[in-house]
Amino acid sequence: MKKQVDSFREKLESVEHLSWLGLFKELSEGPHKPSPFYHKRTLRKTREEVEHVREKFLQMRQVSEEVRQYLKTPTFDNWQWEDAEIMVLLQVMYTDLDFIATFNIEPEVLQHFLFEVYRRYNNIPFHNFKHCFCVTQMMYGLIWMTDLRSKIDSIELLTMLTSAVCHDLDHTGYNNAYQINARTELALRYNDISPLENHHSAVAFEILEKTESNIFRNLAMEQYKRIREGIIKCILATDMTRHNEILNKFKSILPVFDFNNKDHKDVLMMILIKVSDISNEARPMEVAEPWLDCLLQEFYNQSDMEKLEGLPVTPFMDRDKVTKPSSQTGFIRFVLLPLFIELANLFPCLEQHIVDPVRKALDYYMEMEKALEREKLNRTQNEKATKSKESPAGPQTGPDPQPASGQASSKTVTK
Ligand SMILES: Nc1nc2c(ncn2[C@@H]2O[C@@H]3COP(=O)(O)O[C@H]3[C@H]2O)c(=O)[nH]1
Ligand SMILES: [Zn+2]
Repeated sequence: MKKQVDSFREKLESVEHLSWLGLFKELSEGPHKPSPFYHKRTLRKTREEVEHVREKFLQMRQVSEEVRQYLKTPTFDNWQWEDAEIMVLLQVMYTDLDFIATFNIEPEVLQHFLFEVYRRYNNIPFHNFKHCFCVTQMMYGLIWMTDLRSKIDSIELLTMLTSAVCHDLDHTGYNNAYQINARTELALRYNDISPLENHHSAVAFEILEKTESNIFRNLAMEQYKRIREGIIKCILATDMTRHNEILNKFKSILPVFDFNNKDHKDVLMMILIKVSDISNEARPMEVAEPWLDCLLQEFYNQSDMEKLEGLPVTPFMDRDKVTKPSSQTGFIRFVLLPLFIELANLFPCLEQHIVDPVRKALDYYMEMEKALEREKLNRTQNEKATKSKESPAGPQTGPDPQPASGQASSKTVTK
């Protein structure tokens, strides 16, 4: 158990922002300053940065058959690949789903499109180009695992993959609540209605408006209309304030789900992008845990900014209230599992691929939570013991209060 606590401690300590927890490190004085990383000028990628990546991307060769197969699985490890390689992997997805041939997409246009997409994801901890890739890769995996190609048409598949690619374009690292409370340009433009998701979708179509990066340029007018409607619908569905609305709709059609019914397929597409968007915990722990560190870093930056600007502080982002395990146990229990289980009701094979790993992640974070509680309790008792030794009246003679966990208190007092 000691080993387990040490390993959790090591992980916690490795997250700079978690030193606030006060369990293992000294608290710094005064309010936390928001990271300079968040300065608006450093948010966007620099010209040098994108040019360097573009050159690398264009020089890259195709990937091996082994990687092509691995790319279809939810165990894929994004951390092994740099941005230029990720663009190649995205290209492989379009090729292996036969989109290039079916929709007559010129390779240079696809490259241009992917490069513009890469360029318009910002340098922020979580909602960045690697997140775009993970969401798209999970969507790609889901398409193969559920054999969706035999159930829905290619326009719908192209809509789903491209929605995933574009779903967080130009995210600035501050969520809708912040946008609305801070009355940002986006909130004003979109009248507080899903400002971010509306923006992501608008940026996607800005990229697609340019002929050289319009992967849909050889589509018939009717096909383009369908795809545009579908992408807007999918991207807007990623606003988590609509979570229950969409999940309840899906639950209500599940008993009579029909792959020939457009309304049913529309809801399924929204569910699939939602599942992909929040699927990190369905991945192997070595892949998922660094993502949680990134997410918390972005959360803490937002709550720091909210405190600094006197705005309402988003509770689940507050570094004074949230820890890694507390953030995950609730999210997995109340958001992830109920959503993933419903999708697995339609596609039972997903139980093994995405539901089981999420259950394991829940066990892992529950253990971490317990270990932290025990550690905190021991620490409090140690502090009390030290204080009583140091007090002029000498050590107190009364019994120590029993620890909640039932552990022997003498163990910590005598240490
Ligand atoms: N606590 C927690 N929240 C998550 C996780 N993955 C996604 N989310 C939240 O789910 C949201 C999905 O939409 P956003 O990308 O706006 O922001 C995301 C996060 O707020 C996770 O692993 N843990
Ligand atoms: Zn996302």
